[in-house]
Amino acid sequence: MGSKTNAAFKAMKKFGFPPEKVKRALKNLLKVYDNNWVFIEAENYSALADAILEMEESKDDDVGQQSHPVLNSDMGGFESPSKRQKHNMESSNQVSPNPEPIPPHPIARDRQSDAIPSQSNLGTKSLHVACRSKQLPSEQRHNTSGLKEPKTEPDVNNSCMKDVNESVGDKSQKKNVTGPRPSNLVQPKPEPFTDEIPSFEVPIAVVYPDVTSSHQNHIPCPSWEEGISREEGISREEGISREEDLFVHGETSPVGSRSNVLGAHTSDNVDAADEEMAAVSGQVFEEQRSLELVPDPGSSFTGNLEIASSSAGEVKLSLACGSLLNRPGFHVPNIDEVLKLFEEKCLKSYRIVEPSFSFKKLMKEFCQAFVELGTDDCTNKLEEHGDDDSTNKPEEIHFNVTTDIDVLKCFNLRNVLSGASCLPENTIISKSASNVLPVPCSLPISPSDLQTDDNSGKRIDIEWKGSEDPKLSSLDSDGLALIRLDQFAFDDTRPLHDVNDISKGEEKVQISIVNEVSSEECPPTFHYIPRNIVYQNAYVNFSLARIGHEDCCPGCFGDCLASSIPCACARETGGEFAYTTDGLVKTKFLDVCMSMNQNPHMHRLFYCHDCPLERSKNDVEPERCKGHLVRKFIKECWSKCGCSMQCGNRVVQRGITCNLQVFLTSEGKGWGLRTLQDLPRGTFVCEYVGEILTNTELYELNAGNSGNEKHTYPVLLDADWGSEGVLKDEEALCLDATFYGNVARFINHRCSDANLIEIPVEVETPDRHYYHLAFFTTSIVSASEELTWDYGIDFDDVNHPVKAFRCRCGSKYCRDAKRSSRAKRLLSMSSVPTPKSTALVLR
Ligand SMILES: C[S@@+](CC[C@H](N)C(=O)[O-])C[C@H]1O[C@@H](n2cnc3c(N)ncnc32)[C@H](O)[C@@H]1O
Repeated sequence: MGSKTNAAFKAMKKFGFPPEKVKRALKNLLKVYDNNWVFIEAENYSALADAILEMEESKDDDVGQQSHPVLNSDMGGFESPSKRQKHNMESSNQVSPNPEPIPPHPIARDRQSDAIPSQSNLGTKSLHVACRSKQLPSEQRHNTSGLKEPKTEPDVNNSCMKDVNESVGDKSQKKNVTGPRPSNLVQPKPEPFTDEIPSFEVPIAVVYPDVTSSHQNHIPCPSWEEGISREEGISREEGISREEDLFVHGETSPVGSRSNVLGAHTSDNVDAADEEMAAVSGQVFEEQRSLELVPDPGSSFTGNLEIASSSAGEVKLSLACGSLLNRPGFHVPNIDEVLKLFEEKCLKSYRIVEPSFSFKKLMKEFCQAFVELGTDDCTNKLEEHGDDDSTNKPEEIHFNVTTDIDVLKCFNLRNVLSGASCLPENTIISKSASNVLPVPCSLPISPSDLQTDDNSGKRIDIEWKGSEDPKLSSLDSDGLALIRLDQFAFDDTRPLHDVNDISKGEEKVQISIVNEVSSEECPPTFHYIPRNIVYQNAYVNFSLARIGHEDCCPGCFGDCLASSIPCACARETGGEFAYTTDGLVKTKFLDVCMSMNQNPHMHRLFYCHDCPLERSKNDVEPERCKGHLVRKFIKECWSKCGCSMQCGNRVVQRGITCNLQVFLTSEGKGWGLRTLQDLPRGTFVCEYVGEILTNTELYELNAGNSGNEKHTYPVLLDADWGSEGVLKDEEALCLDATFYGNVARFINHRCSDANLIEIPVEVETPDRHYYHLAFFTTSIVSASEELTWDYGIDFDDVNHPVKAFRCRCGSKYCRDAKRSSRAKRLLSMSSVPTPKSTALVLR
């Protein structure tokens, strides 16, 4: 490999130019300059940079539509392409909260300053995101932070006042919500290209493993979900966003282009350089894609799990025990047993259908299982061997999970690349997270497949070959498992977020989503569901037989509110319906509900003898019940009633009718929900919809998620716990919208003076351990105002198992802002109950 070529690639890499482009430009320049490197190297390779930029500008550029990063004016360096979107957005005609100047072109700036930015400022690790536009970054002003219209949508103009629904031809059955739009709403502009879809072109939150396109096309938004940007370590989101990094495929793969590496056309210098460049570009590519989890510096034992793939269809998983082998009492365990233990652990820990599956996390679990079984001390085994007891907890072994392709190079890569391997045409290996899931669990690995590299004495290579499994075929290359593409079912359950309608047509109105603040934030992945769904064990019985005559109005007709005598369904609310004929919650009713929230201690509290909440936390020695507010319910007419669906006593069950929008807040609260129309006091906005979990399930799931997963706020359904005696576990329920939920999962917290209040609503069953939780406005809310509710968090409750977030609600009554360190100390000692706490803080 020529050092000049290498240096040129390195120099360009600093600017974030993709190796393929560097290669092409370099090839051209070598031709133009007759292989005279002096011109190419001059001014820090500015000729080369120019050539790449020219290629980008050229209409004939068929290298791919990959853009280069732009200068970060704040940092004096380069920022990732996703950040560029911010500039694009901010430079659009839309109002931007924090307008920033459009940065100069990187090369132009370099020329002015005559200096290449320092390495530390360069976004060399930034992901290269394909961009449809071939404009220079500073000219790309129409994108809106990765939020895209589906390609199938008809033309939408860029007017911020344009109604969301107008752009959606196939949703004409939806209510045409035409409430006023705030002037700073960004309506994402449709893009001209349709075929080659860069990551920002697909609807947001879509990362399909595109096995037919080049790798640039499936790099998603780097900060896929809040967990990545806000939390350290492996987050559940990482499995979605970063697993793509494991995918190395196609012509653009560093080692993937056979003609590049092993092409016979080496007759001239350029082609010789070509080969070198391919190798170099491979290195550059690897470095950009390598994912390394930095081992805990405090850990004395480390190991490595290396995962890599080549476009020729190989994946290598190599588990190196490292210093682990020096650990007293450690031996290499039987791999069959490791797999069994690992599978058991997976079954316990993972909810297979959830969209947040992380392959890397799974691999870490595998490593952990390996260590557990390889450790002689039986107190170091997994859960059933005393995991709960902290004194018996196994020592954490930190495995470095990396996608360094060196591991592949060590094993017959040359053979593979030379075509010596018998790879089937349509063989792929590396896939996105959920697709990878079954592989390590089902591969038949026998102890004989376990080889130790005697040179190092520490590396263990797990070979998967000669499989009987029809999904697998053997390869004339060590240590690789092959899965034929046509035999591997892709998991299409990954959620899509349509910017025009995050509900995907599930609601009567469309709910758009916009990001006017930062292109780095992608909305969380979750499945939109318009109605609550039982997760597993919750006991929810909707049976007509359960509804007695006193709980319905079979004799009614039409609109119950029109009748002079309120029907049986009004009995719950004192013989008076809770709704006005305009469909608003009556003032009196609302006032009482608000008073309960604001002064819970002035209202009736129920203290369980055997609190299911405390029981789920600690079954052996549950703490005393902290008290549950006995709340007022609204009871709506339902199927056993004689009235029509238009009955005034059926508000919540008719679903969302307001014009809502999900948006990225500028105060650092993440995504939020706002109204696009003025709302009178008492308006039903939406229900809190999620999975119905038992509290035990919730705590178990949380205990098993290693603390990195970020739950939205699960809501306890305890409004009527007092009336049912001792609740069984399956009757003590909560709603969790983390993985499955509706738009309410975006409603942020506001202390005390929130403009929404949650009210329990009985619809399908008189069993009050399950009910609907509906949000109504507590005051007049103007169009474009954020909708908030008081989660009931006690920010002083330092004993709470989960730490509350730092509140940025901005309310003058903010409990978090008000607390003094003195009060904190006092309250932590007295553990004051917080009966209003319907939301369980589970961060
Ligand atoms: C139910 S979610 C609300 C939607 C969330 N903002 C998002 O982006 O998905 C609750 C989370 O939002 C954030 N959040 C909500 N209210 C907040 C507030 N007042 N201040 C700061 N963060 C808040 C916290 O991270 C909290 O864990």
